[in-house]
Amino acid sequence: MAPFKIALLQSDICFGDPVSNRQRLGHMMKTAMEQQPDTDLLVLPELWNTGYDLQRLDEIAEPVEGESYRLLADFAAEYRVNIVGGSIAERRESEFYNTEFYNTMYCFDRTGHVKAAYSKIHLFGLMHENDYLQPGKSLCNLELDHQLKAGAAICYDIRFPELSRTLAMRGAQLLIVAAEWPHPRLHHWKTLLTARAIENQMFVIACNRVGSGGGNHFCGHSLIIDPWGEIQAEGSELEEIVTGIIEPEQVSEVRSRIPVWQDRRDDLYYKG
Ligand SMILES: NC(=O)CCC(=O)C(=O)O
Repeated sequence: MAPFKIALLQSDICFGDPVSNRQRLGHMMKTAMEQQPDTDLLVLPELWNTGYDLQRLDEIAEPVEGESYRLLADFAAEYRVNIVGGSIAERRESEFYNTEFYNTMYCFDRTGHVKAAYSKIHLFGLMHENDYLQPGKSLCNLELDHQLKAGAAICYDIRFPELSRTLAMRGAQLLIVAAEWPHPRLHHWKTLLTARAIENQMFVIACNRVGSGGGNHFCGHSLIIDPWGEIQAEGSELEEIVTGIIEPEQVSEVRSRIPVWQDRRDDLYYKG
C-alpha cells in the first residue's frame, strides 16, 4: 500500500460567518495543494462554516448539499484530492416537517463524489450542542482510494472508546477526527487521541481549530499519531497546515507485535 500524504487545515473560524469561513478555508485548501501538490487527503476542523454560533443556526446553517458542501466537492474534483470536510452545521427537514440541525461531516473522493456522511452522535452539553442539535444515528466507516480503511469521529466522540473500537473492529486502520476542542482540556485532547491510537493499534489524525469564539479559546495541536502511539506531527496554537505521511503497513506490523485483537475477552465485556 502506498504511503498516504495528509494535510490537516488547522484554521481559525469566524463566529457565525459562513461567507468568511468559506473564503478562509478555500484559501487554506489551495495553499495546502500548492505547497504539496501530491497531497492525498485534506482534513478540516469541526463546524468550520459557522463555529459554535448555535443560537443563530436557523439563519446560518446550510441545507443539505449547500454552499460549503459544494465548495468541498468542487475542490476535491478540481485538485484530485480526498477531502474529509471537517463538519458543517446543516439543516434538514424532518419527516414531520420540522427543521432539525446536525453537525455533519462529509467525505469526498478525488472525483468530488461524496463517499460518506457522518453526523456527530455524542452531543457536547458543555457547549450546548444538545440544546440545538440532533444526534446522528449511525457510525461511519469509509475507504480512501480503495486502499485505506478509515473511521470518522467528531470532537467529543473521542471520549467514547467504544466508538473507535467499533470502527476498528469494522476494519478501520485510521481514525479521522474533526474538532473544536478548547482549553483548558489540551491534556485530555492529546491523551485521549493517543490512547485511541494505542488501544486500537490504528493511525489517528485529528484536525482542531485555533482562535477564540463563543467564550472558548481553542487549542490547535492538531495531531498525526501512528499505531504505536508516537506523535508524527503536531500543530502549534496558531493557524497552520499540519502535514505528515502515513504508511498503512505500520498497522499490521504493530498488530503483529502485541496481539490485543486475539487476546480480547469479548465473552466478559459489557454488552448492555
Ligand atoms: N466540540 C466538542 O465536542 C468539544 C469537546 C470537548 O471540549 C471535550 O472536552 O470533550
